[in-house]
Amino acid sequence: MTSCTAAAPGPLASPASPSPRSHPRRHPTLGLLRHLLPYWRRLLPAALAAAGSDLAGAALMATASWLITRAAEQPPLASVSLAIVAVRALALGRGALRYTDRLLGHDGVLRAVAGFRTRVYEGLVPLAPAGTLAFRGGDLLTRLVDDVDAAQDLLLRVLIPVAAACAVAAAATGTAMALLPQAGVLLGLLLAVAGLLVPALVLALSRRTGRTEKAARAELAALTVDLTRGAADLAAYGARGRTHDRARRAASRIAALERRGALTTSLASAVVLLCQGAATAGVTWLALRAHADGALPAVRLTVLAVLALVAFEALVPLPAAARRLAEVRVSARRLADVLDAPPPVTEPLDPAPLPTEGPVGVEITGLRVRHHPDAPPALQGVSLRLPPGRRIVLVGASGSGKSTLIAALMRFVPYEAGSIRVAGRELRDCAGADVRGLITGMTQDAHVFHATLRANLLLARPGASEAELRVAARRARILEWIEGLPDGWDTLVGGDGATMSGGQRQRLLLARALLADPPVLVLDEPTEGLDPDTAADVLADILDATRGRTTLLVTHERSGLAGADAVVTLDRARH
Ligand SMILES: Nc1ncnc2c1ncn2[C@@H]1O[C@H](COP(=O)(O)OP(=O)(O)OP(=O)(O)O)[C@@H](O)[C@H]1O
Repeated sequence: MTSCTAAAPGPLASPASPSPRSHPRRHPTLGLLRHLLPYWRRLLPAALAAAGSDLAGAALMATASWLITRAAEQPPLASVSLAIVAVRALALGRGALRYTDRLLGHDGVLRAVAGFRTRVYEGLVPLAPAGTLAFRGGDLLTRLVDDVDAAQDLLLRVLIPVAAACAVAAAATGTAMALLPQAGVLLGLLLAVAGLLVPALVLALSRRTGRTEKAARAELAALTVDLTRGAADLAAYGARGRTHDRARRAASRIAALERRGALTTSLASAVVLLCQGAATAGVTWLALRAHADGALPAVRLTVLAVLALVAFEALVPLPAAARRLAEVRVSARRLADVLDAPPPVTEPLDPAPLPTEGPVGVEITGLRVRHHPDAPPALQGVSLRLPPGRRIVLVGASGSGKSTLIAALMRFVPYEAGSIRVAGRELRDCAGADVRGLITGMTQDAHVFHATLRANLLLARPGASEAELRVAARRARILEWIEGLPDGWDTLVGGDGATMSGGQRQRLLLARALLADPPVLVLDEPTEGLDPDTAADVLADILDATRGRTTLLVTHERSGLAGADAVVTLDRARH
C-alpha cells in the first residue's frame, strides 16, 4: 500500500492565489490607452475627420457671415466668388467629414474594443480557476462586458470630442487674434473656462460618484447572479425578500447617482452656454468699439461675432465627456485588477517537455500547498507514489486536502515545497497545458455546459467517434438514459446540467473524463450524488475500465474498491 507521509516544510516558493488589487493604480486610464494604441492608424483619421467637421462648421458660419455682410456693400461678383465657392465647399465638406468621422470612428473603435476584449479574456485564462475565485461571478461579468465597453467610450465620447474641441478652440482663437487681438484674448479666455475649467470641475465632482456608481453596479450584477443561480436556496430559507431588497437598494443608489451625475452635467452645460453668451456679447462689444474707432471693417465685425458664437458649439459635449472620463477611470482600474493580477501558477520560461503517451508514473514527495499565502497549508509534507499503470484510490476525511492534491497535480494551484515528478520531470518546470495533456480528468467542481450531451462529452476529445462516445457513456452507465431521450445525444442539458438529476450529471462528467483518456487519469468524487449501490458498481466499473492506466481516484465510498491496486488514506492529522 502506498502511504502518505509527513515531511518538513520548505521555503515559500510562490504566491498561492491572487486577490483583486487593493491599492489604486496611478494611471489606469493610460494603461487602458496603451492597449488601444495599436489601433491608432484607424483612430487618428477618425479624430482628424471629427475635428475637420467641427472646423468646417465654424468656418462655414464665419465665411457665410462675411459673405452676407460683404454682399450688402454690393461688391463686384468676382471679389466674393471665392467666398461663395468656400461656403458651398464647407457646407458639403462638413457633412462628408461628419460621415467619415462616424464611419471611421466606429469602425476603428469597434475593432479596438474587440481586440481589447480578447486581451482581457487572454489575461483571465491564466488566472482560472484558482485566480478568479477572488472575484464575484456577476462582478467579473460586469468587468468583462461593461468595463471593456468603457474603452469604447474613452475613444468615442472622450478623446475624439476633446480633439475636435481643441482644434476648433485653437482655430477660433487664432482667427479672432488675427482680426482683433483683444477680442482673441477674451475669446481664448472664455473658451479656456468652458473647455478646461468646467470639464475639470465635472471630472473632480464625478470622481467619487463614478466610483460609488460602479461599485453599486457591480453589487447589483453580483446580486442578480445570486438571485438567479441561488433562487431555490434563497426561497427555501426565506432569504429571497432580503436579497431582493438589497438589489432594489443597489438599483435605487444607481438611479440616485445617475440623477446627480446628470444634474452636474446639465449645470456644467449651462455654464458653457453662459460662457458662449458672454463671449459673443464681449467680442461683439469689443468689435463694435474697434469699428467705431475705424480700426475694424464691418465685415470683420460680423465674422468676429459669429466666430465667438460658433466656437463654443464644439465645447458642448465636453462636460458629458468629463463625466464619462471619470467613469472610464473606474472601469480602467477594475480592468487593471484583472489584467495585473498575478497568475496563481507561474509558467516556466523554458518548459520541460512531457511525454504524451502512457503509462507514466507520478512521484509526490513532501508536498506543501497553500491556497493563499497567509492561509494555513491545505497539504503539508504529503508523499504519494502513483506507479505507472496502477490505480490508486485516495480516501480521507473531508477537508484533508484530497481535491487540493488533484488541483496541484493538474497545476491549478502551485506547490510551495516538496516535489511532484512525472516521467522524470519536476511538474513546476513544465507548461500547465502540457501537464493537463498528461494528467487530467474530473475535478471537484467539474462543470456541465449549457449545450448538448454530445458537445459536453466532445469537449474532452473533439475528434471522438460516435463509437468512442458510446463506450465512454456505457462505462459511466449513462448510455441507456441518453439513448432513451427523445433527442438522444442532441439533448440540451441547461446551465450546469440543470435538466439532469445529480446522479446523471455526475455520470456525464465521468463519461467525459473517461473519453479524455489521458496517460494519468484523476477523478475527484466521481460517484458523488449516486446511491450507495450504484456508486459501488460505478467505482468497480471505473477500476475495471482503467486497468493498466495510471489513475488517482478520490472517493468517500468504501465499497466497490476491490479492484484498486492500493487504497491510501490522506490523514490531515499526519500532514
Ligand atoms: N480555493 C480555496 N481557497 C482557500 N482554501 C481552500 C480552497 N480550496 C480548499 N481550501 C481549503 O483547503 C483545505 C483542503 O480542502 P480540499 O477541498 O482539498 O479537501 P478535501 O479533502 O477534498 O475535502 P472534501 O472531501 O470535503 O471534498 C480545506 O481546509 C479547505 O478549506
